[in-house]
Amino acid sequence: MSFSSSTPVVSLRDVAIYQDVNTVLSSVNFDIDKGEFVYLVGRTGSGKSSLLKTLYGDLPLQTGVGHIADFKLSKLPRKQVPYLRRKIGIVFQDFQLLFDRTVAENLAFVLKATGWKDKSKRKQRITEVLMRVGLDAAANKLPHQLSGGEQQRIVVARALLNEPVILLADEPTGNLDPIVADGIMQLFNEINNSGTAVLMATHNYEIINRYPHRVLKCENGKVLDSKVEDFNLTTGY
Ligand SMILES: Nc1ncnc2c1ncn2[C@@H]1O[C@H](COP(=O)(O)OP(=O)(O)OP(=O)(O)O)[C@@H](O)[C@H]1O
Repeated sequence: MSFSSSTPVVSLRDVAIYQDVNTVLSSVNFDIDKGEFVYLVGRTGSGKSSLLKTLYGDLPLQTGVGHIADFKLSKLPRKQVPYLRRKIGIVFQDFQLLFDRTVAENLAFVLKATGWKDKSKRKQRITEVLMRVGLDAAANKLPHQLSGGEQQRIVVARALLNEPVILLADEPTGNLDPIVADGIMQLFNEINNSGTAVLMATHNYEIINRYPHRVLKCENGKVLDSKVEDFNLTTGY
């Protein structure tokens, strides 16, 4: 099946991104197609998180034109943000699991907040996403009874609850040992192979070399795109 003729999942045209009065990135232009896997790299402070935050409606888009999952990012009303977030899965340090609730309760919390009223449907969906990440036995555990890698899998399961068209992930392998990180990458690749686009910020070049995909690089206030130009991945590190 070819996705080339369909609307991209993400589209940014002449976008600038600010933090306070500072311009973090300018002249940002790229699309992400349905089912694409894209890495986002760049030095600390180069703007990766700011770019991802713009895409999930946490930083308002003030300059340029942006779309994600059929939502227009400029002048996006605050009350639209929860609807936008149902269409995208977020794997971010800022979105931790609730540590006083079981895994199933964590997932049910999100489903209830996103309009799933039927308890048996919620239960079924929770079982499905836990199977998907290989942790169906963990439903009744508390997060602290799981390893760091297992907790990250639950975060990924939570991001999948509403069948997002794209997963946005900020350093999802950050605090994990190499073998566990590799397992998380395999999970991301499986999710991607079933049609979900992925935009993943990472500092881990071993992972990029092992699982090569298109790369966007934040550098000197711009976003370079491996699809458009050759650049040395490791320059500046
Ligand atoms: N909440 C904020 N308020 C003001 N400035 C911020 C805020 N968050 C980030 N910045 C600044 O914006 C710039 C880009 O930061 P950002 O977090 O997007 O970079 P990053 O590439 O994600 O870095 P890292 O790899 O460390 O996560 C930096 O100069 C940072 O200091």
